Amino acid sequence: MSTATLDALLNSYARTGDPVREAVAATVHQLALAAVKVRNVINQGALGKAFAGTRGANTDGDIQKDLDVYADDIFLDAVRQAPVALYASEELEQPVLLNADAPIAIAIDPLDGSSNIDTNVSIGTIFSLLPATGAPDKNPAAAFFQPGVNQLAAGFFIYGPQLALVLSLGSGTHVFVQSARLGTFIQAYESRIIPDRAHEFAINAANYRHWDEAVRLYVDDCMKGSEGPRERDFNMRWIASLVADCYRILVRGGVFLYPGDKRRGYAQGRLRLVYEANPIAYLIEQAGGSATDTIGRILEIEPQSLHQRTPLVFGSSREVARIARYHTEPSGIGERSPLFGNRGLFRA
Ligand SMILES: O=P(O)(O)OC[C@H]1O[C@](O)(COP(=O)(O)O)[C@@H](O)[C@@H]1O
Ligand SMILES: [Mg+2]
Ligand SMILES: [Mg+2]
Repeated sequence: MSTATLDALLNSYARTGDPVREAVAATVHQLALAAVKVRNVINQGALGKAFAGTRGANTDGDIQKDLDVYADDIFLDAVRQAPVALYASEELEQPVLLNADAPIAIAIDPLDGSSNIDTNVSIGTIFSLLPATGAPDKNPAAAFFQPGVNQLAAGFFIYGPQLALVLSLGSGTHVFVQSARLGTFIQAYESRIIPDRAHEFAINAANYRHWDEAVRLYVDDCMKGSEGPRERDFNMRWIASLVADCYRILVRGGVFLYPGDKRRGYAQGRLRLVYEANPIAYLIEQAGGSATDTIGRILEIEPQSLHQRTPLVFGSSREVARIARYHTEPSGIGERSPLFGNRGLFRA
């Protein structure tokens, strides 16, 4: 029996002879080689001083760790070997022009979940492949101002107990695990389908006092469990690695929220549209789930700048739609019985 591998999927995808598909397949192949290099460095015990060390701040003011910068260098080197016109990264203010005639632009979060590096919790790399529209040599950033529906492919690597790749080439969301024995990525699951009902929610509850009323009401109602308007119990998770929270939702359902809040600089939440929310939304939709900025579809947002943030809600479709109604119907009308009022469990 033949084993389903990443290379087999890429070959079958590129078989049409379409040069853009060939470019996508070649790029994903190079990214997979780069991810193995990053994983090997992590495994060499670089988690302590050297790689959790800090450098300065990136474009968004986040502290850059050595591993953020190292991963960025590795992935930039990798895509130099692929037909890629432009490379935009969380770690670089402006995109890098590579081969102006190539058909692909890549946006990447080279190291997602940086705050977890020194705690040995799963971290990852998120990428989005777009058509290299416009004139890459004259206005490099313009190619990244396309809505996420235009993505040709998207995915993430997760450096966890296993090195896994979650990938969509526009037809389903596939999960591969790297096999050291076989030296390649092997299919771990058939294309994922997220259950449309959620039993688990993920949010950083420490920000409760900063949220707006709709988010508080939603979380309050989940917390009340079987004694509240939802009439069933919920579990809660927050890994603080978008890739790890997304992987869990792809495997067993649930919902993730990083809403905007009242902290300075957090009106649009924390996550970046072009290289975090868009690729995650693409993977989630391809797995039958939904992704919004609490109300509107993430993939339809026209980016205005490379590093812009967006509130992000994704996961099981019914739950994502319910969260939108908490925002559009005052006090979550229609979702809540008057019996339960507005007094939240988190409130004194
Ligand atoms: O620490 P917080 O505010 O809970 O934020 C956690 C979120 O921030 C992120 O770490 C942001 O990504 P980076 O590590 O790439 O900056 C996400 O992976 C995660 O979901
Ligand atoms: Mg990130
Ligand atoms: Mg990052």
